[in-house]
Amino acid sequence: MSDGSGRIVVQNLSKNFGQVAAVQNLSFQVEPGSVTGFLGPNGSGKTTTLRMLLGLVTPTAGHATINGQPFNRLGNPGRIVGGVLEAQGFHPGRTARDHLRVYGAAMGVPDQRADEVLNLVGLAAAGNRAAGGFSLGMKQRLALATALLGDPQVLVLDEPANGLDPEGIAWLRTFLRAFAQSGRTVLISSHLLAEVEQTIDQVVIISRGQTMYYGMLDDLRKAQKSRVIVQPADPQKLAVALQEAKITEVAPTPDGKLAVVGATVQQIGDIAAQAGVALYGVQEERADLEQMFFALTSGQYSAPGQVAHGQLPPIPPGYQQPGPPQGYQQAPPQGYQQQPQQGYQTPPGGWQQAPQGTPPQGYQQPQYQQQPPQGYAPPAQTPPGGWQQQPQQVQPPQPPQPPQDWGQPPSGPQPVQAPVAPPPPPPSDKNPDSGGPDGGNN
Ligand SMILES: Nc1ncnc2c1ncn2[C@@H]1O[C@H](COP(=O)(O)OP(=O)(O)OP(=O)(O)O)[C@@H](O)[C@H]1O
Repeated sequence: MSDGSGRIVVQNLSKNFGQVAAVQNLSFQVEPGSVTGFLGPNGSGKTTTLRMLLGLVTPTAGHATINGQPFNRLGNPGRIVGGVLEAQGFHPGRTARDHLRVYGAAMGVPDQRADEVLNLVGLAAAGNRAAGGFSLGMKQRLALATALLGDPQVLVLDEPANGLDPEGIAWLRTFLRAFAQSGRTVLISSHLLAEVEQTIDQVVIISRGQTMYYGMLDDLRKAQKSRVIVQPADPQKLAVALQEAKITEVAPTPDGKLAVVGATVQQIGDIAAQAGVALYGVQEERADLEQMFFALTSGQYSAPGQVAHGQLPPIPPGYQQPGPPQGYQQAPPQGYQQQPQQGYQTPPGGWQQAPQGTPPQGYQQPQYQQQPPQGYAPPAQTPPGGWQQQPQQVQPPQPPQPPQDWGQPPSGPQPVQAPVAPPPPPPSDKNPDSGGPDGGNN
C-alpha cells in the first residue's frame, strides 16, 4: 500500500551485470520538499540506480521504493512519479503537442494537459513543431513535459541539464526548486556538480557504484578546507620551523614553494619571522566544492561502500591529516609528484601527498594552480578544478550562495482534472523501439 509520502528510499541496493558490479549496496533517502543530487562520474552507476528505482531493472539485491512501494506496485505510477532517463524516443514526425497527447491518453489525462505542460517547460511556441527537429535542450524540455503529464508527486530525472544552455539550466533550476517547494520530491542525477550545485539541497555522491558521500550539500561545503602557499627564501628551514611549531601538514609544491594546511597566514608569517626566513609570497587557497567531488570520485581510493547520512567525506588530497585514513590508498599523484628540492631534505611525517591518477573522463584534473584559471570570474559559480585564490588574508568559508531564483513562489505543475483509469506505461520508458526497458539485462 502506497504511503503517499512522496519519499524515495533506496536500501542496500545492488546490481550486477555479469562481472560488472554496477551498483553496490547503495542506500539513501530523498524527502519530499527537497531536491537531491545524485552525482557520480560516467559509469558510476547512476542510471542503473534510477532504472531500478523506476522498475526498469531488477535489483540483484536490496530494494528501491517510492511512497513505500516498489515502482511496479504503485497503482498508477504516472500519477505518482515522473521519470526521465533519456530525452530520446520521440516520434520524429510527431509534433510535441501530439506526442504529449498520446502519452496523456495512455495515462488518462485530458488533451488540454498537453498544452499545460508545454507551457510549464517553456515549449508553448514549439507545440506544433515536429519533435524530430528539436535541439537536445528542447528534447530535454519535452521529456520533462512528458514526465509532468500526470502531475506527479515525485520527479526522477537522469542528467536533466544535459544539452541545456546556461539560460536553460537557470530555468530548470527555478523550475525544480519551485517543484520541491510545493512539497514534492526531486531526484536528479548529474556527472557535473557545478551543473546542479545551486539546485540541490542534499547530495548523494557515488563512485564505482558505491556511496562516497551522502548528506546535505551545506555540510559538504563546510568540509572544505584551505591551505596556504608560501614562497620562502629557504623552504627547508621554514619547513623545519613549522614542524617544530607542530604544524605538520606541510608539502613542497612542484615550483619550490610550500603548501601548508592547518595554519593561518599570520601564524606562518610569525614562524617564518622567528626562524629568520624571508617570505616572498603568501597566498591562501580554498578547495572548491568541485575539487571535493573530484577527490571523492577520482577512483584513487577504495570506496567506503556505506556512508551514513551526514557523514563527512574524507578530507581531499592535499589536506590529509598525517597518515592516510584507514582503507585509503595514497600514492604520489600524476602531475603533482613529491619533488624534494636539491639539497632539501624532506622532514619526516607531515609531507602530504596529493591526488593520484587521471580524473574520470570529462573531468579536469584539479591542479594546484598558483593562478586562477584564465577567464575565471568568481564567485557565482566556482569553475571545476582550480583553487580560489585569496591572497594574504584568511577568509572564512564562503556561505552557500542561494540561487538567484530562490524565493520565487512555487509554480509547480497544475493539478490534472479527472484522474483516469488504466495504469499508464512508465513515462521514462518512452522509446517504443527500445525492445524493452532493460535491454534484456535485468
Ligand atoms: N545493460 C547493461 N549491461 C551491462 N553493463 C551495464 C548495463 N548497464 C550499465 N552497465 C554497466 O554498469 C556500470 C554503470 O553504468 P551506468 O550507466 O549506471 O553509469 P552512469 O553513472 O549512469 O554513467 P553515465 O554518467 O555515463 O551515464 C557501467 O560499467 C556500465 O557499463
